[in-house]
Amino acid sequence: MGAQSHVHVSFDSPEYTADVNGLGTLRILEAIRNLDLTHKTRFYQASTSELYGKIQSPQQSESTPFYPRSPYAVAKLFAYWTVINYREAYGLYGCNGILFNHESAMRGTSFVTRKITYTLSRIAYGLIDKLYLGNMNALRDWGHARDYVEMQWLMLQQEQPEDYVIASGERRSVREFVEVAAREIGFSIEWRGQGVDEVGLVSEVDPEKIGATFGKGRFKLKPGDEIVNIDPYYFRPTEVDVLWGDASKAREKLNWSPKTSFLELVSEMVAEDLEQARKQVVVNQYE
Ligand SMILES: C[C@H]1O[C@H](OP(=O)(O)OP(=O)(O)OC[C@H]2O[C@@H](n3cnc4c(=O)[nH]c(N)nc43)[C@H](O)[C@@H]2O)[C@@H](O)[C@@H](O)C1=O
Repeated sequence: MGAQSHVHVSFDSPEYTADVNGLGTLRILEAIRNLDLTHKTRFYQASTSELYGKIQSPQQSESTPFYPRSPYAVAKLFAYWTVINYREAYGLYGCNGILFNHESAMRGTSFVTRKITYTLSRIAYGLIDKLYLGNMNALRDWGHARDYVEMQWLMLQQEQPEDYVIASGERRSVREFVEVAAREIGFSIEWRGQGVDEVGLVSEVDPEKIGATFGKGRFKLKPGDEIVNIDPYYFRPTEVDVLWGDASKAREKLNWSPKTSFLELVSEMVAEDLEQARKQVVVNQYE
């Protein structure tokens, strides 16, 4: 499952991304074949909802046509078809798990969900001033990585290898993710302006929640503080505006459904990042 997994980075390093994500998959499959391990191996390919890119159907399932929109997605398309080819040509047990965005507190901070929970937590403790984002209108189908790993394991336990979509079936905007994360910390956000001039301001603070989470004087925000700005640096040359998965096949064939709700996911990520920010404040006192 090793890859160059950042879509934006793939525009800056397309050749590296194609080498690792596309040819990397082929190299592993060739190693399996050359070592005569084809019939002893079960191979999982970390495929992706990015294959749907410029979506050809409002909700995407295993039968939705692909339209990749980044070097990352094009490389992943090569890997997807290579697995199918090895399955058909050599009888390899290989599966493509077409995973929609899956997140957790372990997500890198350059991906939007963790960037939001990490940065807002630090803003609340006064460690950082602002959260800079790109396209806040993008819609994603976000689930918890823990649930998706269970499904990866499940698809490798079946008699026949098949490809599966893994998704929550819910779609939310980046803007909504910011709002929910802020509420989890204890304040609400009001949006003003449009396009690159849009800003997010603290509108209300929930004293009960703040009191329970932060020590006296440690919560640094007040209504009117401007904490979210747009930075066009984060726009992509070609954006995937919306992804929304249909995991009916996984539900029907493997009896799988996600256990963690969107709110639980955000809440878990915020709790982890608030704790990290709190520790950072303590460390800073002794520096
Ligand atoms: C399934 C798929 O999931 C992931 O790919 P991704 O969807 O590109 O994930 P992301 O968190 O980088 O962006 C999500 C959306 O959020 C928008 N967005 C706005 N502002 C910022 C921003 O400031 N940073 C980032 N990173 N994105 C931003 C951005 O433009 C995009 O529309 C990878 O795991 C990938 O490996 C994979 O396979």
